[in-house]
This record gives sequence, C-alpha cells and structure tokens, in this order.
Amino acid sequence: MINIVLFGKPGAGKGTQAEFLKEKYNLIHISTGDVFRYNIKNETVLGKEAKTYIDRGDLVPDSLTIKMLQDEVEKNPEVNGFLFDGFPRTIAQAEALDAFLNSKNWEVTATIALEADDEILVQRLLERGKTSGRPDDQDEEKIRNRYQEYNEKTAPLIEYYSAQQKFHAVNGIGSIAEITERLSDVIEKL
Ligand SMILES: Nc1ncnc2c1ncn2[C@@H]1O[C@H](COP(=O)(O)OP(=O)(O)O)[C@@H](O)[C@H]1O
Repeated sequence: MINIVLFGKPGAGKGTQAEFLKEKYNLIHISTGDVFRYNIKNETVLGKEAKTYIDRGDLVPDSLTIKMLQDEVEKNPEVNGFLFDGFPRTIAQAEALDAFLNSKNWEVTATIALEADDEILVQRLLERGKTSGRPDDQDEEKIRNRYQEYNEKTAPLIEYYSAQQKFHAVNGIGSIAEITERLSDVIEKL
C-alpha cells in the first residue's frame, strides 16, 4: 500500500501529473476538486452546498470535504494505493486523513509538493480559465483569494508533514515529462 499526497498551490500542475503517476504506479487518483465539480454539474446536494464556496474561491468546509473523501476511498476497497490530489488542504483534514487511514492500518507514505512561483501560477490559471469553463479560474480576484486561502490554511501542512519526515518538494517548473521524472525519483526512493 502506497499513499501519496500530491501537494501544491492552485495551478501547480497536480492534476496533470496525477494522470501520469496513477498509470505508472497503479494508484487510484482522488481529486477533491474533480469530485466537487462532478457533483456541481449533476446538481447533487453536495454540489449545491460546495458551489457557493468554490465560486468565491473559498475552501469548502472541512466536515463536508472529509466526509466526501472518505466516501471516495471506501468506493475502492482493493487497491495498491491512493494518489490524493487537493486533499488535505487544512490541518483538520490532514488529521482526519491520518485517523481514517490508521483505522485501516494504512498511512500517508509521503507528501510531494510541486513548487512554483505565485505570479507564474496566476497567469497559468487565467490561461486555463479561457478554456476550462471553471468560474474560479476566470476572475483574478477569485484566484488571488484562492492563494490567500492556500497561504492561511494549506501552507501549514508543510510543517505538519515535515515533522513526520514525510514532506518532499520538487521543482514544478519545466516540461510535463521532466516534472513526472522528478516526482518518480522521489516515489522510487520511498
Ligand atoms: N480539500 C479541500 N478542502 C476544501 N475545499 C476544497 C478541497 N479541495 C477542493 N476544494 C474546493 O474546490 C476548488 C477547486 O479545487 P481544485 O480543482 O483542486 O483547485 P486548484 O486548481 O485550485 O488546485 C478549491 O478552490 C476549493 O474551493
């Protein structure tokens, strides 16, 4: 069992890299952002509740997000491991993830961060917003709000996982293939 948390600011390339890593290491990819967007599109109860937060660029409340994540894990009982993308994003979520995985005798194997400069990322998101149809990518105010949420609520996880000797960072600037290589180097040494 290998459980990887893919970590990084909005636009850092987590989703892009997850597509390659899940194939390469036979992992189940769980993107909380994708699950929320799927629920919004299908107008589920969860989707309606999450939409108000996501459209503003705020994080969705922990209780809702943690429950959803657990449901996604439970859908996949027989697996080689998980690739968590966009979760955890708060200390409370990280603690809930540890407790939940421990209850199954599993654990987070490593957290790997894709690092990139804020200004490059804001430009990437605005570019993505032209084609993605995501309202949270189309407005610079909302994008800046997502970075503020990241700095306040998500950045403390670096310390959280470093204290457990589980935090690794790779340079997130380069070609997609180069970055997959960097991530693979970390995974293969685990
Ligand atoms: N773990 C989470 N906790 C709270 N909200 C989340 C979480 N994951 C995703 N969201 C919500 O979904 C939005 C989009 O998520 P995602 O596609 O992962 O974004 P990004 O491209 O910003 O990394 C976030 O801005 C947030 O509102």
